[in-house]
Amino acid sequence: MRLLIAASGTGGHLFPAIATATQLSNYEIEWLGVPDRLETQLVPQQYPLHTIGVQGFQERFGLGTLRTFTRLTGSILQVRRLLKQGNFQGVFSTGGYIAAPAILAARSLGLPVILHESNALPGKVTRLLSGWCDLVALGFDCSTQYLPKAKKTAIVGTPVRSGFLGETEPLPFSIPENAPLIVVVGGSQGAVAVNQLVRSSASAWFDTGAWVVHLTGTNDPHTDSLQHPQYLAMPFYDNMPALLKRANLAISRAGAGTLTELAVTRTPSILIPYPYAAEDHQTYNAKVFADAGAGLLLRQTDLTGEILKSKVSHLLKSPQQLQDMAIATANLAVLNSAEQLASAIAQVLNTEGKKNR
Ligand SMILES: CC(=O)N[C@H]1[C@@H](OP(=O)(O)OP(=O)(O)OC[C@H]2O[C@@H](n3ccc(=O)[nH]c3=O)[C@H](O)[C@@H]2O)O[C@H](CO)[C@@H](O)[C@@H]1O
Repeated sequence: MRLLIAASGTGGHLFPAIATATQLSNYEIEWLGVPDRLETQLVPQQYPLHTIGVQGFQERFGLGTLRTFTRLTGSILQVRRLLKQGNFQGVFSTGGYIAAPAILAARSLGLPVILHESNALPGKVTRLLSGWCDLVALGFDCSTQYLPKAKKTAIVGTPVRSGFLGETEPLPFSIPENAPLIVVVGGSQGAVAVNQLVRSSASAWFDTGAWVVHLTGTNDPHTDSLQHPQYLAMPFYDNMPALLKRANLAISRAGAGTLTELAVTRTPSILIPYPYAAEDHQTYNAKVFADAGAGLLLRQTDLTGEILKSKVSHLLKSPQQLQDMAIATANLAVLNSAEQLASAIAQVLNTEGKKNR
């Protein structure tokens, strides 16, 4: 059976899709993305990648919206052609802009569609098109309330890269075994505002013996401005499973991908949602963790270096609180998410395939 996976843009959309694809080894998988995003680096070694041009929906009607809809129509036609020529039997998507043409093209051909939504507040495309999908699989159970039109939902958690679930390669850093480690991560692209707050506060943490591994992203012009023997800064790091497992605390944005990984690695967190994320959706994600006692939610607009310094210093002095947060974090993990999602996809494809025969 041939399956088209439409997943594009950021790590938060791509890693869950790749983890799910790995569990679908009986299927011939091809990928749909756009020409200039992360999928061009992550996908082609494993799956044939087809690209189309597609943009986000504008908030207000105007010329931009008209252009977007013209493009969307063009993209739907392109995906229809691809689905027909490639003889695909269904579509799986992890949402975002690429999902719109993929869902609409598949439905116009009568093909089954499975959509996975990792965010607590489902994205616009998911909310708009959930009724067109055979199954909407969800990372968080609170998301069902936003999808009254969905035909069928299932709570499966969000799949993580396989490295998170087994043995990990050791870290190549010489951090003493007993030193508390703080990992700073701003999503797949880094977070300049969080970086500045961390750099202005970190000396107090070093004084307690803590180390900091700071994943800065590539857009920060001041990454060299802090130098300390207990401080390691790098734009991006691949071995996140080992790094998060070793971390005693993460200071992080609240993208669904990172949160899921923190749950799997049982890492307590301070969460600073990206304030400009679409519809402030990261705050909804962070609230799930904060309400469960897994993380502290700090809003960037109210946050100063002094506040961050004192919250982290307090946690470093409170091993019991960190331990309680780690347990609460672990309770949010769905360790077999990729298997659950893959089996739900296979079930839909089988059922719908039989109907179409
Ligand atoms: C700015 C924005 O709108 N981001 C959204 C984007 O996620 P975005 O990709 O920005 O952030 P996520 O936290 O979801 O995922 C980041 C991924 O990158 C990985 N990573 C990060 C840094 C690094 O050095 N190495 C590394 O491997 C993390 O381990 C994680 O797997 O899609 C997610 C899923 O829809 C949303 O929840 C996020 O809100």
